[in-house]
Amino acid sequence: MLTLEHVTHAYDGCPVLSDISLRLTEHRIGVIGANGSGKSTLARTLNGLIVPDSGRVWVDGLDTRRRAREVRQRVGFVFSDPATQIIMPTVAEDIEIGLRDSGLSRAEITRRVDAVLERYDLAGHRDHPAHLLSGGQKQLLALAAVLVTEPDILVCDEPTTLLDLRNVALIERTLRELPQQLVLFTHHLETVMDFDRVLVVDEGRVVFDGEPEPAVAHYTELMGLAPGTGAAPGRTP
Ligand SMILES: Nc1ncnc2c1ncn2[C@@H]1O[C@H](COP(=O)(O)OP(=O)(O)OP(=O)(O)O)[C@@H](O)[C@H]1O
Repeated sequence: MLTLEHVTHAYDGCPVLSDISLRLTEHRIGVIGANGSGKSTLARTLNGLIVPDSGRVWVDGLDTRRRAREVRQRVGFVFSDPATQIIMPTVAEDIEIGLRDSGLSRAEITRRVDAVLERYDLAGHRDHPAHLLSGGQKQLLALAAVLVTEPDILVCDEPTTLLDLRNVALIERTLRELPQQLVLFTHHLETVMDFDRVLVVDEGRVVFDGEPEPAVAHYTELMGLAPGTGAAPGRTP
């Protein structure tokens, strides 16, 4: 469970998150909001990548300010820019690195790596240099490298921005089937329509928190768009 208490954060004196308090218990939670509204900053507080200037974030009772290592083992984080996340020379090595300190046997590590390579259509790229993958393949690799560690909670910050339609469907289906708690930050409003809870962020505050349909309507109105015209901002018709 994720709990935020009066989370406030600023960059160079510019407020980005203002007094956010939340108790996130639902299985699938979506977070939507305008560019620059503070979503990525909020996402990063959830696994301790950003420690807020004031307030606290708790992950299953662990304070991200004090227990960063344990928090990161529990909360998997997928960045919108996969280049941020890919650190090893080859595709298989990049997936394997997350299991390095897992205590698993070599055989089990190989089994898990092979399984995710297969699942994410990357088996044919096993020994390829990771930096030479296409943008979309990198995004798949970034998700695979996190899921192979089997985190308790997954936080995804726009994980489908570079993907073609088939791979958007693959990622969305994968996220939908995950047994663990998912917090998805996205501009794809249709993706969150069957989520359990949707938060709308605006100017560093949670301005709506509830069912997907009214949340999307609230956001659409906030953007100054008529209902029904904001279903997929950012996508080419
Ligand atoms: N490291 C940083 N240093 C200074 N300012 C930052 C930093 N990161 C983000 N900001 C600023 O904080 C504000 C919120 O950024 P953030 O990335 O959290 O928004 P966002 O809602 O995720 O935006 P988008 O939808 O465009 O990805 C923006 O004005 C941004 O310029």
